[in-house]
Amino acid sequence: MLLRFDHAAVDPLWDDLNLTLDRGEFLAILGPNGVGKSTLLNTVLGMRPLTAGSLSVEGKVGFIPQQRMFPEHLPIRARDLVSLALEHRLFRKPDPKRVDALLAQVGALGIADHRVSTLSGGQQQLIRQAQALAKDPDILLCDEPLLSLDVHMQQKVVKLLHQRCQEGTGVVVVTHGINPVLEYVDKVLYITHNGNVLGSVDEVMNSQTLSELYQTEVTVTRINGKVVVI
Ligand SMILES: Nc1ncnc2c1ncn2[C@@H]1O[C@H](COP(=O)(O)OP(=O)(O)OP(=O)(O)O)[C@@H](O)[C@H]1O
Repeated sequence: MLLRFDHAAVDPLWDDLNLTLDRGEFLAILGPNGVGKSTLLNTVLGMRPLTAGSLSVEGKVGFIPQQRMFPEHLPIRARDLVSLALEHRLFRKPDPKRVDALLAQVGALGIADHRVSTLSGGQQQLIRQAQALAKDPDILLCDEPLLSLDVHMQQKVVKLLHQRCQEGTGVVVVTHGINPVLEYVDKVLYITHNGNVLGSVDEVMNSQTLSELYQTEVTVTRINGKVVVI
């Protein structure tokens, strides 16, 4: 077991959260703005304490933060940032081939020598992904990893996350849209100001469950296999 929340709470955001994550599992976390999804990731990172209950974390944690631009005048190339994320030994820099492999994995080899501050928001997001993968994490936390990415790049990133799952990593994705990850999600945690529900996509993303969570009538339907919430 990589992660375990037992009756966990961060007052006043959410409480009575019960959740486990095993190796190779893909968890999507959904919910309205400001409900505390990023805060939940921060508890795993040890940056935010629980106010009740318990949390155990096993293994190395990688983190892809919600998009934030790198400082405007940062005089560092993309490949240097990824290299810095790899393990350094005295007088021995990380193998450049390893850096290239990480950049290639996220589709960013072509921008390896660009200064990060000159990259677009989406390109900077790819560099953050390569940094997160550098530590070969057991748990990969992703906060809106598809933001600012075009459809092609979104698909590439989702496939990469799925591949990590198949290799045994537990993947946690905070997202406002379930559809890009629908195919690969094992379970969904839906948090609202009225409580939270954990289950399979079908158990959570249905009219009855979301209506109860939002305490108002919500219709969930499928169009061409995609989940549409009205
Ligand atoms: N460092 C902080 N100090 C105080 N309050 C914070 C801090 N970070 C977040 N908050 C507040 O905690 C609440 C939850 O924020 P959080 O970012 O976890 O929500 P979220 O569900 O991820 O939202 P979104 O979907 O908009 O990204 C918000 O009301 C936010 O203003």
